[in-house]
Amino acid sequence: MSYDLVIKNGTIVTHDRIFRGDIGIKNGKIMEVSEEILIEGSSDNTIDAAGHHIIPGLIDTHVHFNEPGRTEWEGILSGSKSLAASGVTTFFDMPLNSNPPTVNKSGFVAKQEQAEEKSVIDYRLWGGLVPENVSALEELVQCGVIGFKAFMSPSGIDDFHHSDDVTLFKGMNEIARLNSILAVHAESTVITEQLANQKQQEGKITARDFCESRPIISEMEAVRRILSYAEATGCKLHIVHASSSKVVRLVTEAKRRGVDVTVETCPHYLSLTVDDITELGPIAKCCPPLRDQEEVEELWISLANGEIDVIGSDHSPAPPSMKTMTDGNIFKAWGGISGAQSTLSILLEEGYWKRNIPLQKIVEITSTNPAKRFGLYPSKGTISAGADADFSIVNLHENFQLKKEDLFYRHPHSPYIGKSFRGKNVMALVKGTIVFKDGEIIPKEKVKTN
Ligand SMILES: NC(=O)N[C@H]1NC(=O)NC1=O
Ligand SMILES: [Zn+2]
Ligand SMILES: [Zn+2]
Repeated sequence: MSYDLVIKNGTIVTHDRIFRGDIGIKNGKIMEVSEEILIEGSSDNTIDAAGHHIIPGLIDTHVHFNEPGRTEWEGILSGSKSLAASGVTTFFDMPLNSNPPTVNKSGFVAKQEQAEEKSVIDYRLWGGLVPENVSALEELVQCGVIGFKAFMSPSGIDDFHHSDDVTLFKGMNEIARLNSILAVHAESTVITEQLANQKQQEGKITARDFCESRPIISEMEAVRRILSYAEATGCKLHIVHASSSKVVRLVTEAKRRGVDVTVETCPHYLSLTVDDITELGPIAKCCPPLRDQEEVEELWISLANGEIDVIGSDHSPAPPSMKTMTDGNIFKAWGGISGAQSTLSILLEEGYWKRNIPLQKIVEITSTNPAKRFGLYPSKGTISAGADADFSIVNLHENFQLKKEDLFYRHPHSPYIGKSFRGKNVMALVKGTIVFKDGEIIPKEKVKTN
């Protein structure tokens, strides 16, 4: 059999296997994975991956690219380039921070047009659940949303309202009927608003004050409440950005009771602490906030135990003017970390190298589980015949220090600038096409393998 492309001599990693092999690709799909593929004639292009690991392209389930409407904050082109550069081959864009938000068909179509034109990788779109749109959920499912996203506390964006309990309950009944899934930002409005007001009235406006104003108990309260709605409605539930293993444990217990629920955490909760936001300021501000080192270590234990299903970057960028300190008050800065380009680096440096997290586990939480949870498996999330030819080719031994110039973001700020990492995505392929190689994005029209 003749292929469009053969990747030879690499170490292939899936969620359950690690082995040396060749991969034959035709029409964007994996046709064959075997010990050795003999090249017939000269028509086969080859990539020699000797010394490198080939993993299923990462699926970033949680990004805010802000286009259309707030493209000056990021954009689908710059955002998707940053993902390609780091081995992510599919992203799910959140329904908010873009304007119009993705809360009805016209909002969906407006974003899809931009994404079709501009994304350098594969993508899907989240729909939103807001108090105003329960009747539009069905048309969004028909549009092909990957699921719905709701906030239990204010989102920071005026055009995307958070859901009160009645909206959540009604919405979840509807989403269950539509056999879709609800992803939830779970923090308690009551607790976070009261504490934030109190802190600021008392003039307590440091990074630590901000973190203390959104305590773990506020996440736990919201998670318990939304789990009870999931139990009552039968709605599939996904908790995004759990900042603590205490939150993860609530999900584990619910799974044991038979609730159809999964949980995501983000690279920043696995690598940064309150000390980092104290030092870096608003660049490291996010909601829920960073926790202490003990929590970081506990979260790694939860991850190693298989209690964390998915890693999403929650890339939520904003212009530098919104990520600086105003009046010495960190409460006023934008909450959101630019991290889309660093997920794999953090998991390799902090997980694989420092904490012995197996590569298969990293593949599972960055690709296989997201694909399974959101209905893309086995087209995505694995390396086997029939799947999309989406890969990250990784050099585990390449050391680098992240520089501002390396970032593809519209606004190249990141809490990880200056940090050293071991392990790098050296090439990314989407449906058999190289999209990133040797530090550069390959423009669509110039794709060649050799
Ligand atoms: N609107 C928005 O992107 N909010 C995100 N930022 C953040 O730090 N947490 C979020 O939910
Ligand atoms: Zn959120
Ligand atoms: Zn988010």
